[in-house]
Amino acid sequence: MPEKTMPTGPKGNPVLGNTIEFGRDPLRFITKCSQQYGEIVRLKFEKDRESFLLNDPEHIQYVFMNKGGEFSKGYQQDPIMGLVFGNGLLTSEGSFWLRQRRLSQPAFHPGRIADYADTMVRYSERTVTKWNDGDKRDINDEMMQLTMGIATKTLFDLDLHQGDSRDASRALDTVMTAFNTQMTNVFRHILHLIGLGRLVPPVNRQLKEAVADLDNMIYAIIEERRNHPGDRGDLLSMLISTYDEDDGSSMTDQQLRDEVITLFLAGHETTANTLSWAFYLLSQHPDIEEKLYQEVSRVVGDRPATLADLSKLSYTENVIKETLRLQPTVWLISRYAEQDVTLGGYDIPAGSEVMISQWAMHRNPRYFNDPLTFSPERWDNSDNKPSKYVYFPFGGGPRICIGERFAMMEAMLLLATIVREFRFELVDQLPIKMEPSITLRPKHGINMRLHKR
Ligand code: HEM
Repeated sequence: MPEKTMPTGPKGNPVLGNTIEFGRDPLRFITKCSQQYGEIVRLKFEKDRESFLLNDPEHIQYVFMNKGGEFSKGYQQDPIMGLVFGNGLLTSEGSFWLRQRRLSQPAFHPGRIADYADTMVRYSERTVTKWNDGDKRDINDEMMQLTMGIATKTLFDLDLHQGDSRDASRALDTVMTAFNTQMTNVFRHILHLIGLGRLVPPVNRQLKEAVADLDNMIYAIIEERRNHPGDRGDLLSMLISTYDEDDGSSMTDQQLRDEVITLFLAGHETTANTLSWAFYLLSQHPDIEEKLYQEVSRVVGDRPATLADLSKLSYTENVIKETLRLQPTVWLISRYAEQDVTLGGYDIPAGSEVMISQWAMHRNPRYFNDPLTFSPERWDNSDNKPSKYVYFPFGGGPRICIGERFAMMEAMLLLATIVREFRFELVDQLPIKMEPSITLRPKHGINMRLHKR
């Protein structure tokens, strides 16, 4: 048997490891590591834990497929993730996750999500009618509000513009903000690094209160649905009505709550950021924007876009795919080795963190020609498609995003509806500062001048 070795990586500080460099500019650091070191890069972020960045598609496939169950997502021990997401699809593991995935799958059946196309188009038309020629708007903020409205409608059949729904949206917004603030707390990471992770401040009061408010609201909706059963055409109706084929059981209130919050939080910010980056990239490439506009005008014309248009909007799809390549909303995925694993002849000890970065892989010159150029045309040639483990904006293997189809449909319909009416010009031609938090988002929004077509 070949002798096992440890991969190499940047040396870092004797006490703080690679945390300072990573913390200063994670995207640059990850890119540098993936280009300067081998297929597996050894990193140090926590006192008692090894971290490894994977750059080889075969290793990425191995981890994503997780056939031997050697890797977990590691969220189970995280009090913040536990409080917010409970044991929902994003955070659960093993047989519990598998059952929840099977029960949730019908809600994402292509036939079912097709019904949401109309809501997506109606809501984006409503947004566009509020805009005027010459307005200056933060396009990220606009997209967050739009996708939040769509998520609330498609999940709970609630319209954000009406009475109680405003409270629901405010509660969701508060949870999201408090959650993001706590997850990005640098202090928390440093305590972990110097081996004092047990002192990490427990979930803060603001987040606890926000989650409690949201829970009350969601449980009230669930109770109302249980008292008046029937299909309201939303995701919640599907989740309530599906039964496990093996034992006939269905989801408890707690499981429904966990799944609904998970779908809301996993689904709306990701799509909003994808669209924001698309509008930013288009504003920097007027020729591509024009080509997109021409396609949408030809296929959709003056009527509202429909589900049937999607198969003809190939350039629109390519713009979204290329946006997700260059500005992947989920830029980093982590897994934890539950046991000793050998990858590419290297020893990955039990407990190690394994990192897989869309940002690094999607920009790797070994796999993409001219990788830093925004070129939707690169997706024209279907013979030349990158492997699933080189380009993976929605992850891979059994834990691939359950909302991929929903998200692509939403992104394409919103893009088509908006681009037909408005063109965007970046107000300050400064590079947009990125914030690689859980999602890759613009740190200070993206201010755009709106030009009516
Ligand atoms: C452009 C938009 C989106 C992107 C880039 C995205 C990306 C991802 C990625 C990379 C994962 C895998 C995470 C991992 O392996 O650790 C994931 C999982 C997930 N996503 Fe998405 N997502 C998007 C939209 C959505 C939408 C619209 C929904 C729901 C309506 C959704 C719900 C979920 C859920 C529930 C999971 C966990 C699946 C499981 O583990 O079984 N996502 N997403």
